[in-house]
Amino acid sequence: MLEVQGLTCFRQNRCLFAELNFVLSDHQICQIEGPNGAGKSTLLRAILGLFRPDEGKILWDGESTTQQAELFLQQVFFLGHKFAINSDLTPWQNLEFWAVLNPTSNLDFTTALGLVGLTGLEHIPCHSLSAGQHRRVALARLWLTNTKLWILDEPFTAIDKSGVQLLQQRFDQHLQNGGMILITTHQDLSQNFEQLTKLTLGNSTIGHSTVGDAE
Ligand SMILES: Nc1ncnc2c1ncn2[C@@H]1O[C@H](COP(=O)(O)OP(=O)(O)OP(=O)(O)O)[C@@H](O)[C@H]1O
Repeated sequence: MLEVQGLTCFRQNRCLFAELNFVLSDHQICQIEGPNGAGKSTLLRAILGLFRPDEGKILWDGESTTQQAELFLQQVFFLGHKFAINSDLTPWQNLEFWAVLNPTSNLDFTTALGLVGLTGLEHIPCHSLSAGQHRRVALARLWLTNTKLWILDEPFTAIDKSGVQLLQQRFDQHLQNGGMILITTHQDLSQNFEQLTKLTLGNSTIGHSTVGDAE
């Protein structure tokens, strides 16, 4: 279980959010919403330990994530705005490289790349792919990872309608298997995920953004 307790973050002397509380449990998906600049990516980065919050605690299974950073991060899959694809490498080589850094029991790159519609493009350099195909290489990792918590920052960017549908099916599968997802997106997910909670950042919520039952 992920618990965020009393989290406050300032950037450039502006309070992005204050005393934020929420809990994410097995089988749950939480969508972080808010206008551009509201602090959505900052929140995700704070949870990952990439940005130091001004106040508050982040707990994983009851213990501080900073005190068990290695263990925590082994259970997290993160996809950010910069999705770490080397354009000079092929889709296949990118997955190979990722799998070295992110040990996984599933090395079936053929299936993963096939599922994201890249069959036949596995062995050409990524700089020859379209923006959406490029992004799909990064998303293929979702079919390889066996981590519990997925933290996804705008995963649908540049993805067409059928790709969005495919991703949502993959999310559903992950949730059914007991996984958790923390996601920023401007897409409406409420139709597709009954276990969805929403956390809205922005001026109206500063000081009292609370989802779930952090104790
Ligand atoms: N590297 C940085 N250095 C300084 N300030 C930053 C940095 N990154 C973001 N900020 C500031 O923090 C605020 C929140 O940015 P953040 O990226 O978290 O917003 P966001 O809600 O994810 O926005 P978007 O929807 O545009 O992706 C912004 O107003 C921005 O000015």
